[in-house]
Amino acid sequence: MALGMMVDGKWTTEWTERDKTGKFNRMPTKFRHWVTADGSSGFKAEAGRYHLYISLACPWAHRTLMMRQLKGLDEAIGLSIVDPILTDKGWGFSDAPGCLPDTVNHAQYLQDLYVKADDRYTGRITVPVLWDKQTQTIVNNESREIIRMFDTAFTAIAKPDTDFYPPALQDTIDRTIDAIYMPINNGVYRSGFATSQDAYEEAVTELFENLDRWEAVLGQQRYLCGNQLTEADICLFTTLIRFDAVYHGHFKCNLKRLVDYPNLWNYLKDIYQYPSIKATCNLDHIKRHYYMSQTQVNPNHIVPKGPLINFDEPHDRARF
Ligand SMILES: N[C@@H](CCC(=O)N[C@@H](CS)C(=O)NCC(=O)O)C(=O)O
Repeated sequence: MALGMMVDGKWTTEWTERDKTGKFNRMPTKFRHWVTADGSSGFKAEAGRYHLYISLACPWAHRTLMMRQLKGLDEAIGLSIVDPILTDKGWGFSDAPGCLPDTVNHAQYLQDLYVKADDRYTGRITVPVLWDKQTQTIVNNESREIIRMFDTAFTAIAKPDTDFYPPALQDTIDRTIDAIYMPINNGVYRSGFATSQDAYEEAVTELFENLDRWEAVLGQQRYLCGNQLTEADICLFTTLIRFDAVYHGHFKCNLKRLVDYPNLWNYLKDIYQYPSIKATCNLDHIKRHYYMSQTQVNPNHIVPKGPLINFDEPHDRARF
């Protein structure tokens, strides 16, 4: 099926994010309100007020689910999980294994929420979405900002001693999230969605140069910003866990596999083995989403059986 978007509140499949040279240019997200501890923004951090809509397949949405688990906010913030396969109306809700229907708005499709929040909405219909039940609107649909809010605004109701944006590391964390975004997090999409050889080669070269760079950093310290897990690691993890199963084959990011990088591979297993993080990973949704929804990349929708990957195998990161 063709990917679609909303124009002035109406669904259309006549669109593209590729420019004349075949490069993929991601559209910026539109809902950018902030939840704050004191409510001065109009959105106060409170238990029971917000609802998170995600896909287990999507690396951006996966970040928000990880942070919700790590902060122990699963009772305070509700959750819906869309069906992994995009329909001709975009993301939809179902009761398939691993999915959670929309118990708040009782929507059939995610686009219903966007139109409810703004009946003249123009943009893509993406996960994650943070919904405010009180004002009946979308607070924010940008993963990087949603994880920051979960991490810093909900402290009064979150699990104690969970700070993934500690004051001493804030600049480093922000710089690291910026540094990995274009070449790695978005780089796999820039490779896979390129429609010219030049655009693909530029993206894939930059991607592997940057993986090489972080491989070296992770030879010196346990995590990206030092020896403690931060928001930056959450941002990288959700791309790495999809790498060998999807990006290597489906998106042609195949100069190396992730398992060929000793530090990145052990780092990935280290983070995966946090029990609250393992519970957020669903390779079945991940593989079926990419291979079965992105018809332009994989027209016959065949989902490969491999590769065989064991994220539970021991890691060597405790040496730091
Ligand atoms: N910048 C956004 C990107 C979100 C995004 O692109 N989500 C994808 C899934 S991986 C999506 O919902 N795509 C559906 C579409 O574009 O129709 C974020 O980080 O939250």
